[in-house]
Amino acid sequence: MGSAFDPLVTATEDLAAVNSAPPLSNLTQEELKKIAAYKAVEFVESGMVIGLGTGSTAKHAVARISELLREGKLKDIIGIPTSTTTHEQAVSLGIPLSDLDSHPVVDLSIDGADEVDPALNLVKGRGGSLLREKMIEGASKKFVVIVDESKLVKYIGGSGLAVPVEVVPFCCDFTRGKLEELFRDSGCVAKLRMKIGSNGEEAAPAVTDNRNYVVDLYLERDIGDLEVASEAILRFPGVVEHGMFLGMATTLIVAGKFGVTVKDRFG
Ligand SMILES: O=C(CO)[C@H](O)[C@H](O)COP(=O)(O)O
Repeated sequence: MGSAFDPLVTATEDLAAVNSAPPLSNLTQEELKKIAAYKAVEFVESGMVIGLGTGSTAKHAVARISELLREGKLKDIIGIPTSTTTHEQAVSLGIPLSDLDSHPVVDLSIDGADEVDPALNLVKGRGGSLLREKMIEGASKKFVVIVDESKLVKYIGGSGLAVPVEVVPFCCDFTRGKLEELFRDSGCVAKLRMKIGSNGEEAAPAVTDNRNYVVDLYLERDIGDLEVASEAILRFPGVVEHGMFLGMATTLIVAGKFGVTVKDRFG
């Protein structure tokens, strides 16, 4: 951790002091992600079963948990990784792991998000791990979402980036077309996510940890009632799950140039 970074983490150590933390205007986006992640790990207590998120923000939380385990400040933690990537990171850091079959109730999950709306609804899955994330975070008593301020949007889809949908490979273009048609009024363009080859060109469909594909929905306008949209997406037989996480986050931690804020859904 760089020297300009340490005092800010210290400054956010007391939850009560969070909203009066100093401005973070000189920090990079990566440093802001780390601050949000470290803040979230303050919610972790010894003996907990922890959902370990996926992505460039969540990886800081996983690293911090392992650091506290090594220092003896946390004990008896069991991690439930939300992707093979996080599984590999956690194994390399020596965090004891399990799964939902053995631990169906998760005390707390910590994960990043691609978009967060004012009601704490999320878009997740631009990293492709949305299904396992939704299973594990949906089984969690608490779900703490960690983002830098660039992820805050007025409405779901509002970043102009994709709302991902995991689909079965079988006739995926049929499902892609159905999804595009469903949100035609919102100016939807639905694209099958492709892997980029070493020559920089699209090589083959990107494959999730569950051996499925991802259709990315690019929306020009608000899709309206999110619960209605969710039900409509899930009604297509070729759809496995979508990346809208509605009503799931219990706490949001945002690191931005004006400091760190902690927002509780029920607070
Ligand atoms: O949903 C996810 C992966 O499926 C990630 O949490 C999301 O994409 C945010 O990632 P990052 O912290 O790298 O911006």
